[in-house]
Amino acid sequence: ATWPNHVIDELEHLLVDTDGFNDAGFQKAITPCSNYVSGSQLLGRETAAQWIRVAFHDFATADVKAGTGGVDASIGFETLRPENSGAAMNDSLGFFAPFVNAHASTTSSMITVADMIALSIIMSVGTCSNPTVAIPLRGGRIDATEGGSFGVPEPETDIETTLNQFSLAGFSQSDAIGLTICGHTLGSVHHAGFPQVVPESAVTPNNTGGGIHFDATPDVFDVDVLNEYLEWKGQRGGPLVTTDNVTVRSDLRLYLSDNNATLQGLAESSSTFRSTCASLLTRMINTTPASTQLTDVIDPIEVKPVNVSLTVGGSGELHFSGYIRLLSAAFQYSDEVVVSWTSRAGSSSPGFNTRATAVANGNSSMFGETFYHFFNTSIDPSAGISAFNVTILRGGSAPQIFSNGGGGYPMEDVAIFLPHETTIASNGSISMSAVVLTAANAQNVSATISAPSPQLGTLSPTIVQSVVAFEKSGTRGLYTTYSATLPPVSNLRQTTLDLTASGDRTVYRDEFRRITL
Ligand code: HEM
Repeated sequence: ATWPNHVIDELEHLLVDTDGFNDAGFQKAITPCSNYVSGSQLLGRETAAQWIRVAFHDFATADVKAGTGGVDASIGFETLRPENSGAAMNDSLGFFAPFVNAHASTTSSMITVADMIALSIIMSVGTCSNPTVAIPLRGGRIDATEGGSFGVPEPETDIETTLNQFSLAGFSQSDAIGLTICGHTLGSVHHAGFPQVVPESAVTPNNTGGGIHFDATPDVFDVDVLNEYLEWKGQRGGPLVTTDNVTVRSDLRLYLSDNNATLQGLAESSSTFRSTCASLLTRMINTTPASTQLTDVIDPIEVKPVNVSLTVGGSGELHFSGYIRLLSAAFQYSDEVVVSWTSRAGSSSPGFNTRATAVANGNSSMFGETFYHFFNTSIDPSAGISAFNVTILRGGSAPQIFSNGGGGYPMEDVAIFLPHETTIASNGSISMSAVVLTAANAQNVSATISAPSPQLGTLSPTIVQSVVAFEKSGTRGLYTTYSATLPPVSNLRQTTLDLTASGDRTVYRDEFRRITL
């Protein structure tokens, strides 16, 4: 994908930037894997395991022939159903909610909760396997606006009904067995939520939710659950195998439904277990309603512009600044980075370049280190900028030039939103500023605001869009300034704006800008 691709850039940020500078903050919830982010550590709950269970429950009611259900965040509307009992659903959706935003002027192109459900499983499985189980991330899932079908298998469900439900979702008997044991390598069954499976005696002062693990390593995504079951040692597969209440031995019924043949095959080696789990879980998160168009696989971006933007100062001076993020898989901290650009009219000059200096390190739990190179330079406003390239220099090697697939990384220098000038009044109302090149003769300057907003029946926000007109407020050198005010929003950090200025012949757009820094 060429830059900017807002869905991909945002999802990649959540996936890759997990510690240190520019940490997206998503993965911290499962660091370490035993962490519980939604309450007391004494409850015996584990966020990484909850995320996997949520994805399963969202997926489980898919009907692939009918093209309905699958990973579409309908689970948010279904949390009161007995089949979705337990804390995992609302804990997870409550954690995901502040990350939701829109990237463009259509709600189908937003970073959806359904994409986050997929992302969360990739992070859990990757991080808790240290990272030996890699599931590819694709975006583009669309959030449902209401609950879907019933039918998530429960501990009481008979084996025919369970296998039939998996089959509707496109999973054969051995797929169903494999997927379940892959899921049940993390976490626990809790007395709170499943008293019919786990007796009250499991509740202790350090385990107040009364969780009993599926295996001896509930915070490691590994083959232990399978070995303990087949060798009948340790947790012997966990409470859904061993509970005294025969009716709710759903894992045992499932595993025995082909006389353990699937599990014996999976136990061949830990790498067979890992690769089978990766493939089954990939199929699970990519099971979506027929109308969904998933993006290509989102790989970590080796050279990525981060917060690259233009601003116009009080006297009309044009500043160009931002970071170039490099990944340690391909680069070193000591590599030098040069940003060079072409003017508004498309001409280049040896003078149109600046050094980006390494200023900070981040870390990715799965993809190594990230190196941030910062640049901040002035550009002659009459010449302007239309695109930039990035050159990486290392002593003894030929320079590597990154030009965004050939056309350069585009910059909009005619219509520019100025988020650092946004102010919030005490009543929450928002004042915003933008500039438009006076020579563009803009007739109409307006912005589409995309604000994550609460919706009835689920903890997941939806994107509500509104259009606000910008009014002329003065001049700064070659630019005309514009301002607009907006009523309070519920999530300032994730409210974004697409600025449009209609000139004589062209419409200029500054898209997917957060309204405040
Ligand atoms: C017949 C199918 C299944 C049944 C009846 C079933 C049932 C259950 C039950 C009753 C719990 C306990 C939840 C709690 O106490 O909070 C649980 C936990 C869990 N399940 Fe399943 N499950 C099934 C299949 C799956 C599948 C296919 C996956 C994922 C691929 C999965 C992932 C998990 C995880 C990760 C946990 C631990 C959650 C935690 O620790 O909070 N399950 N399951």
